[in-house]
Amino acid sequence: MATYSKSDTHTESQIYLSTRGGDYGLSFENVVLKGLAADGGLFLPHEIPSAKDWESWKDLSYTELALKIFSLYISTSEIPTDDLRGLIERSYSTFRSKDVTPLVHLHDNIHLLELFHGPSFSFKDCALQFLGNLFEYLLARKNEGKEGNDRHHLTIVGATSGDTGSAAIYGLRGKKDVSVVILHPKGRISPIQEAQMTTCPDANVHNVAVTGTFDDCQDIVKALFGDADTNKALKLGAVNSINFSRILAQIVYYFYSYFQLAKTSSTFKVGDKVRFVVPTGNFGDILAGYFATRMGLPVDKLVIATNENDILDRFWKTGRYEKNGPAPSSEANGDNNDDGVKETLSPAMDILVSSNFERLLWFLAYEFAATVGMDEEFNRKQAGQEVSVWLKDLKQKGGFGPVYQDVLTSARKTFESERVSDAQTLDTIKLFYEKIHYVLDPHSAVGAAATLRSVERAGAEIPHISLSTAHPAKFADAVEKALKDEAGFNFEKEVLPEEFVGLDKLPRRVTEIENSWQAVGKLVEERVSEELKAKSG
Ligand SMILES: Cc1ncc(COP(=O)(O)O)c(C=O)c1O
Ligand SMILES: N[C@@H](CCOP(=O)(O)O)C(=O)O
Repeated sequence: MATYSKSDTHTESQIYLSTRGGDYGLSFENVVLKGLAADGGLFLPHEIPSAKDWESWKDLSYTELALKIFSLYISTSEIPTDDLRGLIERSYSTFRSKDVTPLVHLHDNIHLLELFHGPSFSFKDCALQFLGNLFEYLLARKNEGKEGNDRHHLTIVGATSGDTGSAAIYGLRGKKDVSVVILHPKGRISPIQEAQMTTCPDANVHNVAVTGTFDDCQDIVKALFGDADTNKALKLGAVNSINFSRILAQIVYYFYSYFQLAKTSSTFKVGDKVRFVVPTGNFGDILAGYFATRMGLPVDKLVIATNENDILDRFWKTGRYEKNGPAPSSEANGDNNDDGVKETLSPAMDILVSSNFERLLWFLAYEFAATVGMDEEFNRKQAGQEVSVWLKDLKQKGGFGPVYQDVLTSARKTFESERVSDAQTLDTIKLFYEKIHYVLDPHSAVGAAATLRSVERAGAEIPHISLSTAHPAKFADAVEKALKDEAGFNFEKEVLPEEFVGLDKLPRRVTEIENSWQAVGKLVEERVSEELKAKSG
């Protein structure tokens, strides 16, 4: 595999390393196609670029802004500018809003960033429409002039708590040289999400329902990537936010919404600070906000909003990252919170271990190493070692920490956190419906509840952008539960988009399987080989 060092054609932000120190000097193409590093770590650019001219981006369209941002992370020697522009334009032409991610004023200084106007009605489309086209582009280039077995065939294996899977399927269905296998936790996703995935008729799409949780599915994916034989035989690729391109694509809407606010508010101008509040599970979305902040966007705080699966909230409060922490006092019964992942009304965030937190840990460890004042190479190495130790403890002992006080202080400089219970989620859906007739989905309601608390702390003069991550129709049970007593509320009329009508009647394709990475590996091999045989025969 090609390795790079800083050059005329690649800046430091266009070359990638692994959070666990094993890989170094990789190009964007390598990183996109590999997904996960060979040492089990996640890829990061050697450095986050500072966007010195970011203020001059304020009048750009969503796609023009995406091109500016992507170009900082992708060398033109890998993807020429015109090709990248074409990929971006194709990817966002499928959105139902001309703004792609419109910003809606909710109340006072609170704004809602609607991220669900793509084909599958969740924020995942913002990255997965692009990633689908990117895979197609890279594979077409690799396979030029090749036939049959010589062609590079990518097998995507993804884990989903409902939204990544549907967005990945919508982004990759029918694409050449790619098979998509999506694992979801059986019975733990919403009926619409299940229908979106399992009714897809394309031959390159395969659904697997695992007896277990989302974390089990994510562990299976990581085990398959870690198994050299499977990886070699199937040429695995990732659609989860372990794939760095997912994070990259999500940076765009932080800048875009900031500029939208400056355009529509009479009191807010470019240069002023804003708070973003992000419903958080796997930590990919908010990590993109961290990148935007480090690139120069004036962010007062990034507020993590978790549901009752609150490992991240507990980390920010205690410095310990533990799967099974104490239950909060309001729910305490003297026991530890040791039942594993909880099923909540915001199921897409029912995640015990947040995969991308590892990326933030790397930056925190790097900053800590830098205080000793050694050179960059040394600090990167130290960061990789520290992250490896933390992640090993997480795997073997179920947690790590408390981390050094300086590391926690540094995490608290940029982030705050909030935990929102199911009861508070329902109250928030009700509140916004009663006050302004807006219907939030339960994940966005977790964010909105955290936003109201953040306003209390920060003051009403700081604008808040609360991220709305899914359309309410994807989570009918929670929405109907919250609004069933509201006079005149009618789910079909007020919420249900025409795209969902009749979806539940279509034929489904899904295979149920036990929670075993070996069994899943075997199934994936069988399905892909049947698919390829059918295509060639
Ligand atoms: C609707 C919805 N909201 C929020 C999240 C959390 O986002 P992240 O995993 O990037 O933290 C997810 C999925 O993870 C989701 O599907
Ligand atoms: N909520 C996600 C979980 C997977 O997260 P990802 O961002 O790592 O893909 C989902 O809907 O599947």
